[in-house]
Amino acid sequence: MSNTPVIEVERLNLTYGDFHAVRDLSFEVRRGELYALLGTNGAGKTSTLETIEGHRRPTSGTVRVFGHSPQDRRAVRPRMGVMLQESGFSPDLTVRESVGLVGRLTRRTDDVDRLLDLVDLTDRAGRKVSQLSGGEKRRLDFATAVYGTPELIFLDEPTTGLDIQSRDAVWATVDRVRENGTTIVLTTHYLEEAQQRADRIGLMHQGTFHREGTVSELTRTLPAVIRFSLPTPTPTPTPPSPLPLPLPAVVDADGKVMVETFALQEDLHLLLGWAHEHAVELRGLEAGATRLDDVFRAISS
Ligand SMILES: Nc1ncnc2c1ncn2[C@@H]1O[C@H](COP(=O)(O)OP(=O)(O)OP(=O)(O)O)[C@@H](O)[C@H]1O
Repeated sequence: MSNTPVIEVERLNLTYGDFHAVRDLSFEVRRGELYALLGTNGAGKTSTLETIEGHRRPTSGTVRVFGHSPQDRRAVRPRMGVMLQESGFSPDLTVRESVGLVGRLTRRTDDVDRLLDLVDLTDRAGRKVSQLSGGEKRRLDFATAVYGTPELIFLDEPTTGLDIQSRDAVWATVDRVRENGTTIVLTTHYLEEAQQRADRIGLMHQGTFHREGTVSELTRTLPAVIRFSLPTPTPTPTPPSPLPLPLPAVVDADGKVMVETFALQEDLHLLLGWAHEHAVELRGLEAGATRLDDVFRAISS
């Protein structure tokens, strides 16, 4: 049934010896969603993904993929594509041979030339994997995940180590793949990528969700921020005392003044009026809604 979640995780626990890496984690991923699993280092993202992918058994709790246990490889594997953090390609195979091998391993069918074109590796088809650049290898990894247009694709840090052009190229391909209704589960440390593209985000910290929701749900609970620098007064025999700001503010480690507010427009108006009246330049003025980076900082502080 199309309303059945593609992934259902219920009270998942994972332990490594005495160490409790994932605690009572529950979430669902719906059909066609791009779900980003983000978190601090060691939060338990990879352990969770490995369990959903069927590489690890839960210590307790249940995981269902397309309504099946991920251990049921025949039912689940042909329907999912996985891009791991590190590829397992043989360095001596050519790019074309490597892509072809994926078809045999996943039992999906596709046109190798179509895929090479999709990931912009057509002119590298005859090269050995060992001769590819880092970005080209990552695109080859990506080709293996999208081979046969599976219904569910896991992208584990797909753009790590890529330059901006290659990152854009990967995301353009993800967008194209999503047009078919493919469900994507993403992990990344580039928060802005998740912020721009994820339908929903699970924010993990120490084995469990710190928060889960859409980007706006996650950022809504935190104040917006106004940042600027004040010009340093030129030294004079009796330095003028600094003008009091019209709003409560703190100075961050870089010397920038930071105002946190739940009334961004009004407070910005007040601040600009004050600056105009006192002829003060607000250098590098920035104002905006809280970013995911700020949500992350709030978790770890
Ligand atoms: N095989 C293992 N044996 C023991 N501890 C492990 C094992 N694998 C992971 N851990 C520990 O479990 C915790 C979660 O690890 P995991 O790799 O799932 O986190 P992560 O969120 O993917 O981290 P990162 O963002 O740093 O890649 C970490 O503290 C890690 O040291």
